[in-house]
Amino acid sequence: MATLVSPSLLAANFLDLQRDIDMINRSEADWLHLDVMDGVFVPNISFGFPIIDAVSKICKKPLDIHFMITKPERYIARTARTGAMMMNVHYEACTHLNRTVHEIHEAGMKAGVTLNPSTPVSMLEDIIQDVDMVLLMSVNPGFGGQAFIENTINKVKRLRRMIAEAGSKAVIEVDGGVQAETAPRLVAAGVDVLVSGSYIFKSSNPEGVIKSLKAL
Ligand SMILES: O=C(CO)[C@H](O)[C@H](O)COP(=O)(O)O
Repeated sequence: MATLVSPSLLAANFLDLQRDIDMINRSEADWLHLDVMDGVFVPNISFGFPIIDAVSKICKKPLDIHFMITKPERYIARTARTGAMMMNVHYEACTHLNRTVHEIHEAGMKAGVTLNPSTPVSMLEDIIQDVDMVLLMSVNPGFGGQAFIENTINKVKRLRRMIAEAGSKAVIEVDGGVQAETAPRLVAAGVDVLVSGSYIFKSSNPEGVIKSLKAL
């Protein structure tokens, strides 16, 4: 499958979100990635439903929402009301992950499961058949602009093998430090969806950067 690109809104200009979302709408981006942080699961607070609702009204790309919060199952119904396409929850934040994945599906969304850098992909062996996406964090979640953790490349290869062996349809997304040097190596290792924040939004030509990632 062609590489999909999901720009991370965390690196956008929050004083002019309209301009940045207009850019996303014009661009070749496939999805828009939104990072919700609660200051408990991760040491930072980003934004919540008021911003997601506003963005969903003007964004023409499907919303790919990444919840870095404890007990994300509390917000499944509320997330579905935003019109989101994908709800990503952390493996580390869900006590009953199987139930949560099925509740996300019942609410009409695709279900993504996210792993922190230190969580092995083997933890997903018994849920991989049921998920639409695995999001591998290639930085410790909480902040944009961090350095890529090199071990992610091996994790992608291991996950690709696990998905093939299970006959799962899950796609692999990677988030954190995705830029010109790391993106081609991630795609070569088997990544389907690239999330990128700083590299896109801090560029003088963000649409060109998205186009270059799509071409990988
Ligand atoms: O989830 C995130 C942080 O928790 C961000 O989406 C991620 O870090 C992307 O930022 P950048 O591309 O600037 O590294």
